[in-house]
Order: sequence, then C-alpha cells, then structure tokens
Amino acid sequence: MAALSRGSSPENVYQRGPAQLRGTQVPSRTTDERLLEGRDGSGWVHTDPWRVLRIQSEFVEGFGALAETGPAISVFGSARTPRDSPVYDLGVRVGAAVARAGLGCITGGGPGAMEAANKGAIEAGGVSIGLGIELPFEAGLNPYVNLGINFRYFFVRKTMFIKYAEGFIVLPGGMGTLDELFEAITLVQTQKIRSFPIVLIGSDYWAGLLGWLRGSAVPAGTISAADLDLIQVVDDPEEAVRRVIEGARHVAEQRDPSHGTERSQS
Ligand SMILES: C/C(=C\CNc1ncnc2c1ncn2[C@@H]1O[C@H](COP(=O)(O)O)[C@@H](O)[C@H]1O)CO
Repeated sequence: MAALSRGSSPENVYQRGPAQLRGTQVPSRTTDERLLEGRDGSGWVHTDPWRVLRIQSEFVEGFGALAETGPAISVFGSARTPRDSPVYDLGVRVGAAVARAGLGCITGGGPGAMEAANKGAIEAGGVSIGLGIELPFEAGLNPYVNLGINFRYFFVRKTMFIKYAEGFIVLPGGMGTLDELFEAITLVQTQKIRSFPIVLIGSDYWAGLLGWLRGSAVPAGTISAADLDLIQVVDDPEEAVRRVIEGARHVAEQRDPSHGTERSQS
C-alpha cells in the first residue's frame, strides 16, 4: 500500500481523530481505508478490545430492557429443583406472591426453582423476567418468562439482578445460588450498596449454612455477628415478600430525597 503523499514530508500535518501526526508518524492508510478494505480474518473478534465492546453492549441492552419494568424482586434458587418437588411448589408460591404485590419477578431464567418462580409470577398476571446466561449446556429460557434477556457474561447479569431489584428472595440452591446470595451480602457488608433486603426461604434447608456462619465463622473472627443481621429467614412466601417490601421502604426512608430512588453504588 502506497504511503499518503500528503503526510510524507515533516512539514505536513496529518490529523487522526484528536491526534496530530507528522513525518514518520503519518500512517500509510487512512482510518476509513482500513475500515473499508477487505476482510482481515476473524481472530480479532476474540480479542480483549472487542470483548470490551461486547461487554459494554450487554450493559446497554440490559439497562435498556430493564429500566422501565418497574420495581421488582430477584428470586434465586437451584437450577435442579424437580417440578414435582415441594421446593418447586414453594418457588411457584414465591413468584405468585411477588406478582400479587405488584412487583416484577426477576430470575436467572433457567429451569428448576427459577422456572417455578417465573411460573408463579406469570400465572398471577405479573411481569416475569428471566435473565438467562450462555452456558456450555445451553437450556434456554424457561417458558414462563415474559421478558427475557440472554447474557454472555455472568458479571453483567449479576449487576442487573441487584440494580433492578428491591431485594432478594433466595430459595434452596447450590453453588450458583450461594454465589448470588454472597455477592449481595458482600456488597452490603462492604457498604458498596446501602442495606438491601435479603430473605432466605426454607428455614430447614438454610439452617446448616447459618449454623456454620454463627458457630464457626463468627468465633473465628472472619465475619462479625452483625453481618448475620443482613440475612432474614422465613418459610412463608407472602412473609418473604413483605420482608423485602418493608426492608426496601426502610432503605428509601433513610435515603437522602435528593438521591431519588438511585442506589448509592456508582
Ligand atoms: C443445571 C442446568 C441448567 C443450568 N441453567 C441455568 N440457567 C440459568 N441460570 C443458572 C443456571 N444454572 C445456574 N444458574 C444461576 O445460578 C443459580 C442456580 O445455581 P445452582 O447452582 O443450581 O444453585 C440461579 O439463580 C441462576 O442465576 C440443567 O438442569
């Protein structure tokens, strides 16, 4: 490719965006020329700069889709909960209670307890939101989602669970559920967000974890006893929703009115 004759002598100035280039710094091709020339392989779509744009677009799409959905509660729970189990039934009742309270029900959009909560929400006439995630064993969004968004990146999706929820209700679950639960607790404990209602549902299931936190982590000094106050445990779906609404109201009352309904994390 021939060098640009205009830029080849030191006295000529070449403007590339905000940068001024002279002499040897003058490129041989214009930016447009590079954009419009033939295909350059496809490896660049797997480079970090390109990924940054994809991550940015996930935030833009997520914020765009959820900004106008109204107040909601994020409901978590195991992807493996069978449809014929009592926990599935509990999930349906949680989703229905969320919808009856006039709140959107946000889940991970997958099977098991997520599907149960979406089913309850949609059957009760509510907004049933599924924030799906690309996984190697892709299952797709469950059929009870009436607003679904699929994410590539877990961390983008997790931002949405927190940003658009008044609080969390957590059904029995495994690693994914614990990850979501402890992310929220960590954000509150480190004061990245102000108090955020977190309600575990199913006291029998959660007793072991809470017992370990109280009996091992507190005495070891790795958490403070006050950290446990961030978590509430109930068995009744209506009570779980009531606790989130009360907690959210308490947070709103404490908030400086000039901050509107925005959370303090930036
Ligand atoms: C395991 C199977 C499918 C997994 N599909 C999922 N779809 C959407 N979200 C998921 C999935 N698996 C985990 N999650 C997220 O983690 C939480 C559940 O994880 P757990 O380890 O099962 O507790 C859940 O809240 C999701 O956000 C095939 O059955």
